[in-house]
Amino acid sequence: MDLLRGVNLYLVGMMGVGKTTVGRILARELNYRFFDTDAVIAQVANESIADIFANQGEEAFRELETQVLGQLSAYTNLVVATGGGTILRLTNWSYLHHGIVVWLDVPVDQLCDRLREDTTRPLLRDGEIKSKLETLWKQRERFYAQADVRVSANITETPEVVAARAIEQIQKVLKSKIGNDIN
Ligand SMILES: Nc1ncnc2c1ncn2[C@@H]1O[C@H](COP(=O)(O)OP(=O)(O)O)[C@@H](O)[C@H]1O
Ligand SMILES: O=C(O)C1=C[C@@H](OP(=O)(O)O)[C@@H](O)[C@H](O)C1
Ligand SMILES: [Mg+2]
Repeated sequence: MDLLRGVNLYLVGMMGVGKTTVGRILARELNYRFFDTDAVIAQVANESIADIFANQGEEAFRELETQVLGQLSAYTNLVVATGGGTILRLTNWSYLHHGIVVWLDVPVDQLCDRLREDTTRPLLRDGEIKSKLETLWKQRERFYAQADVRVSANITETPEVVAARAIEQIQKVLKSKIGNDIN
């Protein structure tokens, strides 16, 4: 599919919405390469995300996240799954806006069920997952809303269904943007 003509796609959204899972499918559909910023960070740091948080702290992780995003955005034909907190830094938006930013939006209460047993996300460790996610959501919602395309999804939907909806929504937004530019 030649929908984006090489322009990168960046997936943003809360932890657990499916950025990594859906991103992989989208890359296949678009004939793009797939990168997950967390996976690249873990590779360059030679440490898991949880260990980076534990040993170097969140600020150091955010610094690596910005560096990796910056490096990836020098390429074209990529689907990039970002981490849930990427949208917090203004500098990161200067990279995200090189491409189309797609927000995967799943209700927070549904994410709790998905992430309850997860041990890989340091921000959800120790304590009540629901209140942690709700606090993050309150801080972040307005940043996710800056995306070019919003894709609402439900926990009962398969990643394939969500990916198909993402493509539909992207097509719609691109069409209306072209229309507006001509008029
Ligand atoms: N549509 C879906 N249906 C069922 N499980 C999903 C779906 N999307 C993601 N998952 C599962 O939920 C968890 C979080 O997904 P992930 O892609 O890692 O989210 P993110 O990258 O946004 O944090 C993973 O275990 C993944 O397999
Ligand atoms: O929301 C966040 O701040 C984070 C989300 C994680 O990525 P996912 O959104 O892919 O889980 C990972 O980057 C890190 O644990 C921090
Ligand atoms: Mg992920």
